[in-house]
Amino acid sequence: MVKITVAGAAGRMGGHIARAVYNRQGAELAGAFEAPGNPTVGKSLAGVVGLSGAEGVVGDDPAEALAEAQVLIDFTSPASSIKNLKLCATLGKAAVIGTTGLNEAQKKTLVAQAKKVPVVFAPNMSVGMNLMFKLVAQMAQVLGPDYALEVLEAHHDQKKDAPSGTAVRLIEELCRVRGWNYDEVCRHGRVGMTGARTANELGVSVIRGGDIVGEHTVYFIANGERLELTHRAHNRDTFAQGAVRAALWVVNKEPGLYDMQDVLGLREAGKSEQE
Ligand SMILES: NC(=O)C1=CN([C@@H]2O[C@H](COP(=O)(O)OP(=O)(O)OC[C@H]3O[C@@H](n4cnc5c(N)ncnc54)[C@H](O)[C@@H]3O)[C@@H](O)[C@H]2O)C=CC1
Ligand SMILES: O=C(O)C1=N[C@H](C(=O)O)C[C@H](O)C1
Repeated sequence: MVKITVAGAAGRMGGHIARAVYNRQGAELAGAFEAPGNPTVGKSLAGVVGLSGAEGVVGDDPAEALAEAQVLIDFTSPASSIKNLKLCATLGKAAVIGTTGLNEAQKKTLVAQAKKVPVVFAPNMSVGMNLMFKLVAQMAQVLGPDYALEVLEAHHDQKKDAPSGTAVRLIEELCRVRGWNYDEVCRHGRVGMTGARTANELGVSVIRGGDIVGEHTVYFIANGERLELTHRAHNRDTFAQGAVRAALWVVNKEPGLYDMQDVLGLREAGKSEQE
């Protein structure tokens, strides 16, 4: 049994993750915690995440919630994920981090902590999207520079970061193929007298509203035709199942920074996440 603690148990993802852990063969829910002051702290985990058989309460002390655990799954906020990862590194626990919107300093800290414990860090834990990361790179390669690249993402109205972590990753894949610098080519939400589109730009558009779980489209547009590759998440279970799969995979790995591409066996031979 792999013992897993869930951070942010009362969040949109937290409940799905706790239920996915509880229901997964080979996994055991070892604890759950929330931000100090969250109204669910001290309440029964069973009630908070809707699991009648679950024992214990939602804590607000990460060290206590991690005491019995081998792996932390954390979908919270950038600052909280970094704080929790530092604790995991001190305690010798593996971690799966799905939080998006980390700044450069936070990413550096994450890389440093992953030298001490094994960490899976990925902006999207769904199988379909991880295949799409590979497919868009192949499509950009085959279609070549005559095809304009545009990325559109849509999410619920509570999402805090934009563009989504998944969109950022899609753009990074496209830039890698084109030999582009991300910051130089991205055109975020064009407005005003923008002039004609140039060959060296990548348009990025963001939609927010209602309860959209997560949708991403990459457009490859030429004169005479266009291709559109879209991924639509129907529910958050698709991410939660991926996170639990990552936790079961990472538990006995050597310290290092891993990605869902590693978990799913999609990474090209010879390449590591650190590259
Ligand atoms: N990698 C992936 O597949 C996915 C990633 N995400 C990302 O996961 C993150 C969370 O998303 P949501 O669940 O929608 O957000 P949310 O706001 O619904 O949930 C976050 C939870 O974390 C809790 N939290 C904040 N600070 C904490 C702390 N110090 N300790 C413990 N808990 C703390 C909050 O109280 C909240 O309940 C976002 O960055 C989002 O982009 C979301 C879906 C899929
Ligand atoms: O905040 C969300 O909801 C999601 N965030 C991730 C992202 O930023 O890419 C993944 C998914 O699209 C849902």
